[in-house]
Amino acid sequence: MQFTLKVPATSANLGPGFDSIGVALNLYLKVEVLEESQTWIVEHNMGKVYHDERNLIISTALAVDPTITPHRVVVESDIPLARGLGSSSSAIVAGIEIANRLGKLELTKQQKLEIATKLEGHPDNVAPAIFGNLVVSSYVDNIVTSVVAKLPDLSLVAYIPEEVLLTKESRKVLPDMLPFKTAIEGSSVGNTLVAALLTGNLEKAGKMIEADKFHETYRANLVPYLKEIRELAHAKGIYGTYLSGAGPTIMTITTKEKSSIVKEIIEKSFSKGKIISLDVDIMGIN
Ligand SMILES: Nc1ncnc2c1ncn2[C@@H]1O[C@H](COP(=O)(O)OP(=O)(O)OP(=O)(O)O)[C@@H](O)[C@H]1O
Ligand SMILES: N[C@@H](CCO)C(=O)O
Repeated sequence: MQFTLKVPATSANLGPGFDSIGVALNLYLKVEVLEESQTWIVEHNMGKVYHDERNLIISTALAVDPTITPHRVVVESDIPLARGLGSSSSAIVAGIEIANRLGKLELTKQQKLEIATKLEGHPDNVAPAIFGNLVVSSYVDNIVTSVVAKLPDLSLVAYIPEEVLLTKESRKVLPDMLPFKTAIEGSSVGNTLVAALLTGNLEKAGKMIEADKFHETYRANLVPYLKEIRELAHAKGIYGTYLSGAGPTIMTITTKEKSSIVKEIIEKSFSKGKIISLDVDIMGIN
């Protein structure tokens, strides 16, 4: 059996939605599963990533169904590795789909979400990679509950630094406990963000995106450009800049009209790294 898969990049957290909220983006991981072979062969030009069954896509597929036969697989990806744009989630979601098709498992989307969340540890990237659009999820006592929602017409401007930041490293700086009052404030900010996004109030959404209490403060030293880009945007009256996933990418959610201003101000101050305007992917894996 031969087939092709396309999985979108994702941006998690949107400020206060730590480990819960994510949005699918129009950068893609493309995987072609070709002829059967003696062993798994993964052809790609992504640098330091395995070419055999240790590749995250294949190890995920084998974890889901160890009986599937080896194939030659060609991978192409626009999603930069370890930059906070959901590269590992895209690989995990692709691996689950490979097992689903080769093993004829007939998994439902909810089952795929449950497997992906267990493997990734949180649903914020894997859920939009599966469903597309904005997805708000909870993962409590091993139960994943997700709601998919359409976003108003908007644009996302990403500043992608040259250096990598592994999620594992970026989570090490987070506290084990939060004071009750801070947790209540953090959750109220997250609730208000979701209501603002769902009612199309981008102005309030932008303010709530920047009011996170859960992770950005602790990660500030790892990503000094978050504060810098936020201040540059504020000087133009633009709110809505956050740390994408575990970083180091900095994302600004803004209107289509204002996205070129955001791009310009970042370009003027940062000569290294990439600055790109992105749209929301509405399909998820297909
Ligand atoms: N297409 C892929 N094929 C194989 N392995 C991959 C692929 N994409 C990512 N990985 C693995 O995942 C690692 C990056 O995962 P990590 O969770 O640190 O970052 P991320 O998923 O890009 O960022 P974030 O979770 O913050 O959005 C890479 O170093 C690589 O080992
Ligand atoms: N919510 C996760 C996303 C990256 O996997 C984090 O910020 O660590």
